[in-house]
Amino acid sequence: MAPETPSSSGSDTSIRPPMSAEERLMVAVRIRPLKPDETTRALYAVDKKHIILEDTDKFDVTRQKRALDKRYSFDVVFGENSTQEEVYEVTTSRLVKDVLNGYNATVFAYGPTGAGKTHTMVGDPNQPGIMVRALNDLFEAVKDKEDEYSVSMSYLEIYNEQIRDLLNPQSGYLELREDARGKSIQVAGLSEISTTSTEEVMQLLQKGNKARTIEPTAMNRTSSRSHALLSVTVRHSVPVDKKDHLRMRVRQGRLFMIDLAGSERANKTKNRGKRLQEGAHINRSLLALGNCINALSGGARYVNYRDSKLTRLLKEALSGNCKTVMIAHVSPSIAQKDESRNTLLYADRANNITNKIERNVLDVSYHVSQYHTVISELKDEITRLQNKMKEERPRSADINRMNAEERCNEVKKIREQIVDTFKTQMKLRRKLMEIDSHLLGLGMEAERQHVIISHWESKNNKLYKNSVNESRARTQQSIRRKKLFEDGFRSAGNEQEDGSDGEEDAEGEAAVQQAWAELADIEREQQRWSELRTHIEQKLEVCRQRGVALEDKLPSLLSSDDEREILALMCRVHELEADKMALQSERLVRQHELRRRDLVILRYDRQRQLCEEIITRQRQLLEGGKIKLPADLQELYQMYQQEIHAATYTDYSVPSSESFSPDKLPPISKIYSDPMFRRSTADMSGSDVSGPSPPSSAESGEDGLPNLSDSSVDRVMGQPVSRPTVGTKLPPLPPSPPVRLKKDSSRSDSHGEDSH
Ligand SMILES: Nc1ncnc2c1ncn2[C@@H]1O[C@H](COP(=O)(O)OP(=O)(O)OP(=O)(O)O)[C@@H](O)[C@H]1O
Repeated sequence: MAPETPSSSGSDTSIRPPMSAEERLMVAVRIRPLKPDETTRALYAVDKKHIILEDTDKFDVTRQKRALDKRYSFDVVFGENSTQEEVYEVTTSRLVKDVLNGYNATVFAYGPTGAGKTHTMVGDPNQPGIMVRALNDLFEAVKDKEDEYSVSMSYLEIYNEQIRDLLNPQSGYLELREDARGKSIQVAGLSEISTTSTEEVMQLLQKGNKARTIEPTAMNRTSSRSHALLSVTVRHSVPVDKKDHLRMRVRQGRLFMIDLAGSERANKTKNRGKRLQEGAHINRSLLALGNCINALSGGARYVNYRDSKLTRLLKEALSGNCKTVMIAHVSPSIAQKDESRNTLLYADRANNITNKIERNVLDVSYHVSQYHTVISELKDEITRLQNKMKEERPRSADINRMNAEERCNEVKKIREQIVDTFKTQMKLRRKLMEIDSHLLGLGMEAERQHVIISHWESKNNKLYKNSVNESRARTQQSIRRKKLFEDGFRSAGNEQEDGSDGEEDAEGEAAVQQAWAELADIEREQQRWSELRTHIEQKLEVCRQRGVALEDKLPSLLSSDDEREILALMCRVHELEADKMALQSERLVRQHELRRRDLVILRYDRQRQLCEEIITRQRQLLEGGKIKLPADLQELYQMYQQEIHAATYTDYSVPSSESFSPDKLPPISKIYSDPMFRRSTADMSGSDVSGPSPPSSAESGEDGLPNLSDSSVDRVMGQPVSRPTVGTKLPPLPPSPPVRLKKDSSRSDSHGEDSH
């Protein structure tokens, strides 16, 4: 995806030139109300930005109490009476708008156990939290724009360092995978559910929350024992320009909403056994997160995200292309003073973290065949409408009762309805084109993975078939067998002498395993997009039927002339759309042709360059006298020598010491750098030689050969022979010596003696 300018938080939909901007992580702190059993407070909000943590060591008379109170400032502080709505509006509602505009955003709740994280993120039916509100706003924004937007969501938890799919808890533990460049992290096999229905998404969220691991502890009756990550992805397709609806720009934004498990102290939670083990895992991953925050806030060049799955998943949110909001939670109670201090300390450090924000934009160009499909559909429609125009359909008696104005209004109304239906049809068609383009890309990606797998299998003497399941099972089987064999081999005391083969095998194995995993993901994506395609196709059909039903209503409302007028208008609209499509597809074909021509020229130049190199090297071998030449080749070589000598003979500026020896010809590049050649070439164009000149001998390599690393083919090759410029005049040829095919050993070929 290409980057674009970061937007303001508005609903900007214009397309701007690519650039990125730094944005500081926003830190908010929420103080939960005191519980009935908590009587003394140690922390309070001073105003909307400041918190004071009191020094409550009242028994230490030697210290000045007030002087040791600690004051913290943050982007925003929510006091104990803050409402769910207020927290959402200030922290997350702007992120929702950004996600709709193609940015990535994350909001995560951080803090000790019982401090109110789940209350903020999930809430309850009476006081819905951020997740519910954000989903609600997102779906409200895309309502009735299904042809422009597609939304999908996933929900997972990290429990004891294991990832579980909260939307499909039966699927077992899932693996985290990084792409080859370590840039994007994905959870293999995580269900990604596409929907545009708010009700459905709320049900999914409830289902996910129920599946979450929650247990009572001494600190919190409903303590979340896992980190929960809800992700919503929004794809928005916008035409590249208003007149060209067939090249779409797709903006993809992703919103992560994370309810972290709370840090805890074993002695306070009184956890034993399983709870204690959970606590250890929670603390370890939070410690890893704390380390990342420390490193990032200190501007460290290397940040270790690999210590926990949580930090690996949060990498993008903390340091990548993501607008991030951290909501730290604290209790005002004196009993939680230490936990509050630690939380405020981390929140304070996180305040220094900045991210580089870019809008994710993908250009989707359609293929010629896709245009043809739509054009042929439009043509079918035109034929259908034309046939309808010829039909004489019985009129209703009501028509005669209408006066001119009523009829005019009726015609206008129906015309608008039909045109609207047609516009929706066109949008759905474009959506189908986009889906097909995406499926095509996925197909190519799948092919790439098949190539990796087939390569591995052929290397391991397996016959590769495209039957995926069979082949996948076989790969797993052979890897297992190989492992067993190697283990047996090692235990028998036969350690491999040279580890390099083993390393190579392990790398190959990892690559093929990775390829299978990628393929599984791609297949799932293909499945998802194919389902979406079917859904859109069904919608298109419903829309078509709606159009036909409107047309069928015409005879009961309009006279034949009025009906014909509307049908004729529809024909015209279809024709115009078909013409537009035809023009666009032609433009696409022309673009393809130009690109292909450039490619052919490039290839031709490269071949010529290689030929030239081969000839030069062969000539060096001949001149070295190490190879015995067949007589006819020897003669050809001599003819060539004579040609070169004759061509250079007229240039008196070449000092005799530089004269070419009869047995040694200058490298081709030298010939072209020769002043005479250059002068002649200048003559050819009638002025200075424009464009790159061939390399001089100084530009040649040590071996006298042209430096082929030079990317300009013409520089290496001299002027192209087969692409003369229009109106080229050939340089005057010097008189050439008579061609003698038989070698005359008595003849001196030094060019000084060689007469014209
Ligand atoms: N701002 C608030 N207003 C009202 N009640 C709150 C608020 N914050 C928290 N609570 C209540 O405090 C209790 C603990 O809150 P919650 O479960 O959200 O804490 P938590 O930080 O998620 O804890 P854990 O990390 O153990 O899951 C709950 O009963 C919750 O309803």
